[in-house]
Amino acid sequence: SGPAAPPAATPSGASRRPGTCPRLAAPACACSAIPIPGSRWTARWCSGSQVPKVSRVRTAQEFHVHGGSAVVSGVLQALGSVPGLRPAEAGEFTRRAFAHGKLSLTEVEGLADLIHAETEAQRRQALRQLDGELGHLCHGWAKTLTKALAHVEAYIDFGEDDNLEEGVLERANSQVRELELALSAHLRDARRGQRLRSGAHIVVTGPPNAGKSSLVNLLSRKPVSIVSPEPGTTRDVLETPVDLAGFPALLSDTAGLREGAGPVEQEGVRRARQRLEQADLILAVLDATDLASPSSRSFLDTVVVPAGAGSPSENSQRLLLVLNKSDLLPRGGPDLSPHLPPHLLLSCLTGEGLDGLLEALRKELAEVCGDPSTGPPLLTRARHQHHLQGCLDALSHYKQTKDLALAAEALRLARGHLARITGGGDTEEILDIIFRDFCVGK
Ligand SMILES: Nc1nc2c(ncn2[C@@H]2O[C@H](COP(=O)(O)OP(=O)(O)OP(=O)(O)O)[C@@H](O)[C@H]2O)c(=O)[nH]1
Ligand SMILES: [Mg+2]
Repeated sequence: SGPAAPPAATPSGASRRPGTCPRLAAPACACSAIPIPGSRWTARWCSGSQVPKVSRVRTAQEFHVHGGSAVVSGVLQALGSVPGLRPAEAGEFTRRAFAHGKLSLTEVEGLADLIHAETEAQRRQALRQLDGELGHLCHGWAKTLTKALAHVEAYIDFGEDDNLEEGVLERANSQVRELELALSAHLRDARRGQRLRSGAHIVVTGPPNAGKSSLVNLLSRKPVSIVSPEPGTTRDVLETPVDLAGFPALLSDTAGLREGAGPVEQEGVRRARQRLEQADLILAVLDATDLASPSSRSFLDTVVVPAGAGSPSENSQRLLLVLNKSDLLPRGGPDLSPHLPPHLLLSCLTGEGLDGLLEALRKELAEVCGDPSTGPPLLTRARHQHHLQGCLDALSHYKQTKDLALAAEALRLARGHLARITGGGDTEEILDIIFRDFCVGK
């Protein structure tokens, strides 16, 4: 058979030229060798084996090959035959960068989040973390603690000899107080960064037949739920991940809230109520043409009004009220607004009002998840929250104890928690600070 075309593993700029077949036994062999530019590598192909051979490995190289799986596995097979060469393990390079102090743990997490980011807001948050913003913040806090600890230790060592400048302990106390305030403020925001990472929980609720499933399908742009004119169509909780104006969200369609239905529907209603309690944002849907019905009135009184639609208080859940089926309202009919909490008009059928709803959702989600492009970096994982809380607990021990040795130990503990966020920790630096920051023995 005539000469076979070599598999296409062509580093950019490389030109193919005939080479010598390492398997000369194959008579019809048409071999090719490619000198890899900028290196002493040569990739060779032999039509006898159809496996590229890579020889004289010297430096790190990047291969650009055609995407066919046979070609890729051929190249990998050839690389695998080079002594000492092995495939990298998952995350190995990042792990090495961390081990060599090139990346902190929070930066590593940022890189992982960037790889998995599915929405614009997630990408922006991950990039900020990868840039080291959260790490720098933690380092700043740890530095403050190190100073406070140095002050306390200096007082323990030199205070009684009256060798130390005045007010050392007071300075440590005020540093701790300021730090406590900063940490508490961050902890209050803790859930936002996590929501942005994993998606805010939006629960679509309302009386039967209001158009909840139609809205879920409209927002997710796919037929997630069955839509039918029969009230009580949706029984179970149906979840779908969506990208809403750049924010990640998990949208849950639920059973229509009503009493007296059969046991299966009752279970659906129970699940719907349970899901409502976990919602970061409630999307309450009512049929605009059916506002006077008992189910609509009861829904307004039990779900919408307690949540304080449009003006959520500190402890209430965020809620957006949507009046659906606006296309069925008579033109020039009575204005519904005075009798209802703040709401948006929508028609899932025609799409009218959808832009307004998306804008309202964007604003709500920016509140729920935090805006990743402004403000201080957010805590993105439960791990960060746990260590920050641990740090705060240790600081509260510091304030309570009268024993200076125990106070110093509490500060060490607090600093250890902060260090664990970024994956580091150093105790030796305190000594440097004692002698650099103080005029000991005047
Ligand atoms: N005219 C009009 N009909 C709508 C609109 N939205 C939904 N519908 C219709 O209303 C009926 C109920 O819609 P669904 O989306 O199934 O309502 P649901 O709230 O999920 O109902 P359950 O699951 O039974 O609680 C269907 O026949 C829809 O086609 C709308 O904006 N305008
Ligand atoms: Mg439904």
